[in-house]
Amino acid sequence: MQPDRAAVVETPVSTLANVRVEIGAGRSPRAMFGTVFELQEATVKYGSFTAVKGVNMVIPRREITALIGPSGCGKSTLLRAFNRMNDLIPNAKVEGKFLYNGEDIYAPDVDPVEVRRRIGMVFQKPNPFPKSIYDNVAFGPRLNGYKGSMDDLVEESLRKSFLWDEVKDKLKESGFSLSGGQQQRLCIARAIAVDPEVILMDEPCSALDPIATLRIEDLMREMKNDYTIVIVTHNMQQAARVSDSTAFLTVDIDDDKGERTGALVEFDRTDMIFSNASDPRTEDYISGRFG
Ligand SMILES: Nc1ncnc2c1ncn2[C@@H]1O[C@H](COP(=O)(O)OP(=O)(O)OP(=O)(O)O)[C@@H](O)[C@H]1O
Repeated sequence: MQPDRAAVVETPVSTLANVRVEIGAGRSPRAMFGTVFELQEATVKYGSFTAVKGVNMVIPRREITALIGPSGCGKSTLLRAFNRMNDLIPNAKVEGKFLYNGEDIYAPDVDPVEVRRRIGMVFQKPNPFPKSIYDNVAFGPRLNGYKGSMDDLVEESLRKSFLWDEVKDKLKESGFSLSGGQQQRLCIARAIAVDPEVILMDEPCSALDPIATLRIEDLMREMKNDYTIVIVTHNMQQAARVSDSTAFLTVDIDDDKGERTGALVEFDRTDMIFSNASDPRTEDYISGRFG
């Protein structure tokens, strides 16, 4: 079985040793959990094009943080930089700092594979492997040499992703035999199975119907007991419903240079963003006046 994540903070990513620090008792949960990520002047370029520039923000631990903003402002680009997915794009370059538990994930001694195990990702379109439901979940742990009971781990991961009751009698069937919403929950189970600390979600509900969307949102609320979630969403109601903090990004347009660069406008608790935004651009966007 997996360790009790409620008692775990600070997991340096430059070592596989999994140093775990017990949290002292008696403090309030939010104060205890602190910050999992800190971005300092985070900038991502594709070749000479700066997609998003100078982002400073923190990601609170075991909360849901939403990234919102108009098309092209760099939400997905920024999200992918949180677990070095942009490394896989040949001309992508990251500047500034992405500090994960205080450690720069772009430092030379950091293994990007380990970064992606600690910081998992769920994509817009459900993308199960062409394998059985069981093997979709077992794939990552097998790859990592998981030594415990695989049956227990698969069941636990499927339970945590609210899918177990629907699939427990057909674990050998293909992941593709499931509905879109079930496939997305299978992808979440697959992400959970390798024991990550953070789960990045890039518009995880945009391919789903409203009922399947609400199930994923319920799941996300439950998941934040164990995980930190960062979600990109175009759906303002979804950001307001599920997230604790919201970052609003926009596109700064320089007509003289012909450049369009994504930038963070405002980062705050979600209720403040939606009821009392401090920047008029945020209010215009969430009230539908632009974007
Ligand atoms: N692989 C890439 N190579 C070059 N430019 C890219 C690449 N991926 C994204 N871009 C550009 O970077 C900018 C930000 O794109 P990104 O997809 O991050 O924005 P977004 O806010 O997530 O948009 P959307 O809401 O439409 O998904 C856009 O101008 C986009 O064209």
